[in-house]
Amino acid sequence: MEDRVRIRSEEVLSDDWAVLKKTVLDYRRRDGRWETQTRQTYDRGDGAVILPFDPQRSTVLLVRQFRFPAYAVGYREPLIEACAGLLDENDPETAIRKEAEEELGYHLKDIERLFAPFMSPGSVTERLWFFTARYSPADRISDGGGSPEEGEDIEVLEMPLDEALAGIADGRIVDAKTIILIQHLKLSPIVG
Ligand SMILES: Nc1nc2c(ncn2[C@@H]2O[C@H](COP(=O)(O)OP(=O)(O)O[C@H]3O[C@H](CO)[C@@H](O)[C@H](O)[C@@H]3O)[C@@H](O)[C@H]2O)c(=O)[nH]1
Ligand SMILES: [Mg+2]
Repeated sequence: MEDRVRIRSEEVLSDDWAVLKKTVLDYRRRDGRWETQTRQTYDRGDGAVILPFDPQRSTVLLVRQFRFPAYAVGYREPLIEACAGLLDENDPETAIRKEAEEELGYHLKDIERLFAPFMSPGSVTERLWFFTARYSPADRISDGGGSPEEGEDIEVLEMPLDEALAGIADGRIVDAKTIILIQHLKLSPIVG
């Protein structure tokens, strides 16, 4: 693609929690014609997400938390999500182990890396690293809940995988990363 893209200018519109840039570029279309495009990119780094599964009891661990961007567009419930976090300079596996300890209160041993999709590639630069893990009640090390100093107020939920699947169908689970992981576990079960 590099011979089809020429950056003309780049402007930082906001450099705060994330970096929002406006880029003007020339793009050579498949028919050979060059055109000029303006595109904004929202960059707050990459993230990682995990859905732990207990094959003995067929349960998953999820979190429930207030998400202001969802509230801002009218969604009035806290979101049920898989445990996730930004990488913050760590490699994805280190980051997700840390996040599972902080948010879920579980020390996870058998972690499996799955895939790393772009979640909203038209505007957000983030790739999200997906993991599953096998867990058991013995892996619990604390109540979890996240870091109150960072404004986190996270409830830990344990539910049967089939109840999570039903939650997708009836609209209780509306977070994309969570839906992908629940469906993945159903398609590729972790066996005891
Ligand atoms: N000051 C400030 N804090 C923020 C802002 N936005 C989020 N935070 C706080 O920053 C912390 C980030 O927590 P993480 O656990 O690292 O990330 P996350 O918000 O769970 O993000 C995960 O889920 C996202 C949504 O699905 C993913 O997009 C992301 O990659 C990651 O996996 C949270 O305490 C959150 O409240 C902001 O604009 N300003
Ligand atoms: Mg998080």
